[in-house]
Amino acid sequence: MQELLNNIVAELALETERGKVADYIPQLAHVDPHQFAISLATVDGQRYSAGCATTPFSIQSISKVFTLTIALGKWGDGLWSQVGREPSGDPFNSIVQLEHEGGKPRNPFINAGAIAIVDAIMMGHEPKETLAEILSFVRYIADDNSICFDHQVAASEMQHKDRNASLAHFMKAFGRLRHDVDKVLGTYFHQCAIAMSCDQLAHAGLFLASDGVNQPSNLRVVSPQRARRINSLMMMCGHYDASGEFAFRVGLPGKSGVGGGILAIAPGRGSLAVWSPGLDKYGNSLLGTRALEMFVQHTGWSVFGH
Ligand SMILES: NC(=O)CC[C@H](N)C(=O)O
Repeated sequence: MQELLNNIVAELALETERGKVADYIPQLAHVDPHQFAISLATVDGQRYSAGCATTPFSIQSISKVFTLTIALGKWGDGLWSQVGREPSGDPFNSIVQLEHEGGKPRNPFINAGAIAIVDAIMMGHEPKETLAEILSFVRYIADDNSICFDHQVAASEMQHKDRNASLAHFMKAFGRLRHDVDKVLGTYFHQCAIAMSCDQLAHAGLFLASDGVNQPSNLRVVSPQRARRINSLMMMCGHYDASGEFAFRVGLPGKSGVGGGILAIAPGRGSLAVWSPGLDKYGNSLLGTRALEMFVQHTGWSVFGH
């Protein structure tokens, strides 16, 4: 396994076409696109990594997996009256479906859905309290108390919030948000600005690979049914309008972020994190996807078989 990860890193290091770093969040535009990392945490306790796997990066939309997990813990199936669970087929920041569908976002992983999820988690609390809850959950599943928010990234996104603010105000106009729009947005931007390394992220995703049980602590995070359902949402919606392409090429539940990270779950086997900051035109990591495709080709770990 270690050799495979080393080979992937070595092969992709030669790649000159590395995609384009997200620049609509100016703080992310400064990131060096030549960095690359891959980590694997297996359900039987093995850890493998290659490249700069301990370098923290902005997890961005990967955080939506963690907030969805928290929101399901609070609302159970009641969450599905607030956000849908169908692929959108539209870009992550699209507004078009919201008007047709009464302000109810298609799924928890597009921006509108994630904003509705954070509103559902707040339950009358202030952003500070909600953020403390999100961070402590992430630290718990990663078993690492050093994980923090990157406040500069959050501030940078706040300064360029127009698109997300439009989504939030539009939902508010439909009576879909309970809290003040700026408070919801501030919480959402900080959640996206959590900084984690591939090693930490692979560890954090492990409960989804092992029927909801955190490893190696053996503590249950969610029920097996909930882990399976979160995985299904990652498969269908985790890469926005390129979710079909990701399923076709990689065949694992996965969630990308515009920081260039991808968390991919091989149920019963392990949790994979990759990071390469350059993005494709859908906002998903170009070489990160390639790395996962190579990994699956060699291991046969796709949920669809060899
Ligand atoms: N796809 C992403 O990672 C988008 C997250 C980013 N924070 C945004 O709201 O635009």
